[in-house]
Amino acid sequence: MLTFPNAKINIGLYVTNKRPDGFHDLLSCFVPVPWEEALEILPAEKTEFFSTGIPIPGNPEGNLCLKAYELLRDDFDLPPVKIHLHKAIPIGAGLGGGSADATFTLKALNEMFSLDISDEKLEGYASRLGSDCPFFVKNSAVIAEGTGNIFSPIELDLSGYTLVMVNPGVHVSTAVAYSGITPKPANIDLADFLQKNSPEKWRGVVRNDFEEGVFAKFPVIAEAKENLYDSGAIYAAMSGSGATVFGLFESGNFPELKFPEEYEVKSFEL
Ligand SMILES: C[C@@](CO)(OP(=O)(O)O)[C@H](O)COP(=O)(O)OP(=O)(O)OC[C@H]1O[C@@H](n2ccc(N)nc2=O)[C@H](O)[C@@H]1O
Ligand SMILES: Nc1ncnc2c1ncn2[C@@H]1O[C@H](COP(=O)(O)OP(=O)(O)O)[C@@H](O)[C@H]1O
Repeated sequence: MLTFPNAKINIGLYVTNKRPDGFHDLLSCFVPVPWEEALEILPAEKTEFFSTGIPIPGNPEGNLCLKAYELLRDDFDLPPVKIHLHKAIPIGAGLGGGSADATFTLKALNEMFSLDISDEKLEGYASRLGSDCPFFVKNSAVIAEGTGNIFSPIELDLSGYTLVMVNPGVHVSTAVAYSGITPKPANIDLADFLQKNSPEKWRGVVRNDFEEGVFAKFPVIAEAKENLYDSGAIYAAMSGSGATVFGLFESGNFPELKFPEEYEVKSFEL
């Protein structure tokens, strides 16, 4: 089976509480975006994983795709499989690429072997693989709370905008980014605000709590965000714990963007 795990962005990200287990509660709007990679799973004699495309740090045995397979194999009678991931979403980029791979593996195995696992149960398995993983089960825009595992659907109409995503290539560790934060209650009803106000009203209001600490450590990320605003973005922000920044532009009013050659820049009509 061939599937195409996609990235996500966070529109607004408020780290509201540090929990006794060391993890943090957050409030964020998670939105799927069509920056995709390819994941193929086939029945095989022996279970193996290999990847092509962007090199993945760590050894293949630790890959989230294999972890997802092993998690289901503990509970179901799964035959061996060969997993090929063609990695195209930058890693450690605030785009949830590894998390999407894990969850798309769960979903593919569920379908291939008719395991009949409900979305709610899949979200439970996914949450054991990573905080961002449950979102990719339904993979539609939501307001997320808890550790990123409690969802309410949100109607977000971004048609007519172009989304530009810029990855400056620096790697931000999620754990380090969280450790630099002092949690505080969100000063916004994010769902209400995003649904009542178009992106023209978001600048200066819809915040990502990670930006302050991450920008101080990696000024190139702050510069990339400023560059998007200077180029006419209606709203720009960092996604997740970085390093990717995104900008929303009016589709008919799209300037020529100037970023260093080594930056990865993608744009999508929404
Ligand atoms: C910040 C967010 C926002 O969407 O995204 P990314 O920047 O990673 O894309 C997520 O909360 C990241 O989720 P994810 O990348 O899956 O994190 P995990 O692998 O579960 O955890 C990595 C580390 O981050 C910290 N962590 C993660 C999630 C959370 N709610 N509280 C935390 O404190 C913990 O120190 C944990 O050990
Ligand atoms: N399939 C995978 N793709 C990307 N990273 C993976 C994968 N499996 C395990 N990892 C590990 O997860 C970490 C990054 O996960 P990822 O979700 O891409 O980060 P982020 O959400 O911050 O962009 C890396 O340190 C990498 O070693």
